Amino acid sequence: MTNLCLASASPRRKELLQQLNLDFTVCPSNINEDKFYQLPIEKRAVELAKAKANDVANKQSEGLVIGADTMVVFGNRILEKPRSETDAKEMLSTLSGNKHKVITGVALVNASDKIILTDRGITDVWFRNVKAFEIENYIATGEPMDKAGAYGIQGYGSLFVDKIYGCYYNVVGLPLSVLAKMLEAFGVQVLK
Ligand SMILES: Cc1cn([C@H]2C[C@H](O)[C@@H](COP(=O)(O)OP(=O)(O)OP(=O)(O)O)O2)c(=O)[nH]c1=O
Repeated sequence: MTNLCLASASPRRKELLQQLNLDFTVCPSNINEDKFYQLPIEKRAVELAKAKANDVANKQSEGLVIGADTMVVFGNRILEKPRSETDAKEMLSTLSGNKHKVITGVALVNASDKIILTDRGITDVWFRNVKAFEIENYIATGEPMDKAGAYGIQGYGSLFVDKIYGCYYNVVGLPLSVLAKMLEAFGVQVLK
């Protein structure tokens, strides 16, 4: 049985991985994300996922380590986790009435030989027009503050989403079908 480790502090990622009934431990990474800001948008999520997984894999002698990074992309702008409520308000106003992309980079590292696989999920998300008072009330719930783009599709944020094109789980933080394919490549079958 391969030891699996989720290199993430995200409670959403933990819940999503639990859905697959795999035994795993959680070991959050500790990386400095600053240098990744120079990377082009399309590379950043995968490179961050790789860095998170490698950081944890380098402290282990065996097992498979999963890293992931979720970004909300509007045009050529990346909406990170909001730094303040004002920031969250600005992000939600930007997303209102518009389409954006959610990109989740995933990396899987075999700690014993440091072989690494990467992939990513991309989902288009359409927000309806959200009124200013709804944004205020949403921010008051506290839900936006630890989430990329200042919303959680799995929570009250669902009220703003008209439709999506692509994987739902990718938006929440871990594209499960993409991950399962990567696990298989390392010999871990989810459905046995
Ligand atoms: C868009 C969106 C993001 N999110 C969350 C998923 C991620 O936890 C977070 C994006 O931040 P990340 O930097 O990807 O992850 P994290 O800092 O929470 O955890 P770690 O780096 O330790 O793995 O936004 C939702 O929960 N729902 C959503 O609809």
